Amino acid sequence: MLRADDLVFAYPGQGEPYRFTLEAMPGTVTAISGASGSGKSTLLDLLAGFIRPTSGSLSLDGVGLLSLPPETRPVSLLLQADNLFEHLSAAENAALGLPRGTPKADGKARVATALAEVGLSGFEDRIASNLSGGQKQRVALARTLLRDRPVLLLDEPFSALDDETRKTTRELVGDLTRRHGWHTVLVSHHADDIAALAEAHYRIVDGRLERA
Ligand SMILES: Nc1ncnc2c1ncn2[C@@H]1O[C@H](COP(=O)(O)OP(=O)(O)OP(=O)(O)O)[C@@H](O)[C@H]1O
Repeated sequence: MLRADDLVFAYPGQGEPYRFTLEAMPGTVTAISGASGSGKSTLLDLLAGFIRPTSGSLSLDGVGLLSLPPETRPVSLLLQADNLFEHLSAAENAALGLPRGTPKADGKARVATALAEVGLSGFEDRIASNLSGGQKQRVALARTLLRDRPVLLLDEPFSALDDETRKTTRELVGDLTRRHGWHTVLVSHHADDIAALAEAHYRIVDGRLERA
């Protein structure tokens, strides 16, 4: 279980700090909603380690995470857009998720398997700038698969997609989460995404997470 216990954080000059308490179970999607400016991205930044709380604890299966810098946290982050290097191919972007020192042939096979798992077999050599928005998100998910970290943070990942692509992409996120036992934390404004995907739902109200 991913567990945040009273993570306290305030930006300079902010009055009342944020105080975040949350549990996210493996193999499930936990949704976070809240008004614009309520602190959703701030919560993800705390979980990812881009900002540090002044007190509280954060653990995965009982192991503390707060001392870990973002690059060694067991966390992947997927944003609304701009997740890929536009001048690199789908395979090269996905391969960024491979551990350093992976032998070339092994890496190529693993990238092909990951792209197949997200429905992009045959797209290996396509330059990212020539992929659709949905295909880009799939490549980013393939990279996440290869990185193989148990916590996936999603910040409005479907917002730039048309209705049909949005539906298939969110189904893919649900499938991957279940299949790989990820603790997926989804920030979304969209009630239909939350209803379709999330087993648990918190809303940020007055700087606190409330069960919705
Ligand atoms: N680096 C910063 N320094 C000071 N204040 C900040 C900083 N980043 C965000 N804020 C403020 O903190 C509050 C929460 O911001 P945050 O981006 O977490 O909200 P959000 O819920 O993700 O908003 P949105 O839905 O509009 O993306 C906002 O009032 C914002 O202006």
